[in-house]
Amino acid sequence: MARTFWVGGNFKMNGNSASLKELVASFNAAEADKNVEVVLAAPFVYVPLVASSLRSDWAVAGENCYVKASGAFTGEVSPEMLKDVGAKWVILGHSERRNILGESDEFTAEKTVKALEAGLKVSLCVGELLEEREAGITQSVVERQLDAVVKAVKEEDWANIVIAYEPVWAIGTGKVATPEQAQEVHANIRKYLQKAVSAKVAEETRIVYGGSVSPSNCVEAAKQADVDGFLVGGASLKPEFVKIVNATQ
Ligand SMILES: O=C(CO)COP(=O)(O)O
Repeated sequence: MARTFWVGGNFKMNGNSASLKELVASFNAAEADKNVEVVLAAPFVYVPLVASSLRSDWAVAGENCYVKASGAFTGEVSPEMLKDVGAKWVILGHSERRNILGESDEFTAEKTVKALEAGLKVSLCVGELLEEREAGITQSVVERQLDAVVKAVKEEDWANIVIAYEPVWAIGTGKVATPEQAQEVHANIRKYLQKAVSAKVAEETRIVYGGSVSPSNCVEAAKQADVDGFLVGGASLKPEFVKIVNATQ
């Protein structure tokens, strides 16, 4: 089964009503490859704006969510609320949540379960720190992050999860992983899925790369056998993001 190429934009904590309206208008007017699944993640407060104005063939994501549907959890947003305002996806386990907000593998796995139960699809981020890569433990770090989710979800849930491999040293640094470095980790994640879940899940799960992806480096990376798309930060805030959507054309 060919895996549908998937490209996500992660606005992070950027933009305002005016700039995001302008950005969405540029995406709506662009010629984008119809064979690519495109998902834009916006800050919570802008999800309704993006969801109500974005072209209907692209979807919207939240950048995080909590593990309860409602209740006394000041400042949190539930997967049900995201769905209510038009999100179809949520990014979970982003390295900025893990490393700045201190979110654990288990908490990320619990969020994944709750988001899937609420009917959201999940872009699950994994990736190693620079010192972990230098210590040669990239694979064990990524497997530890994935293990928590493998234990928590059912085999059929993987149809609604895209794994984003985002080496932390490549995020926002301009230091993109080489296509070979990305391919090596992606292939190892696929082997891990085969062992830990099933051959079907290993074959069908999209594994996308994130970390300083740009219009100029995406074409080579997209040619790698196990690179099924991208999760794009900074470059998703510009109209040229469409060039990354069209990387396989
Ligand atoms: O963290 C990322 C996407 O989630 C990557 O960010 P950059 O593309 O800005 O490096």
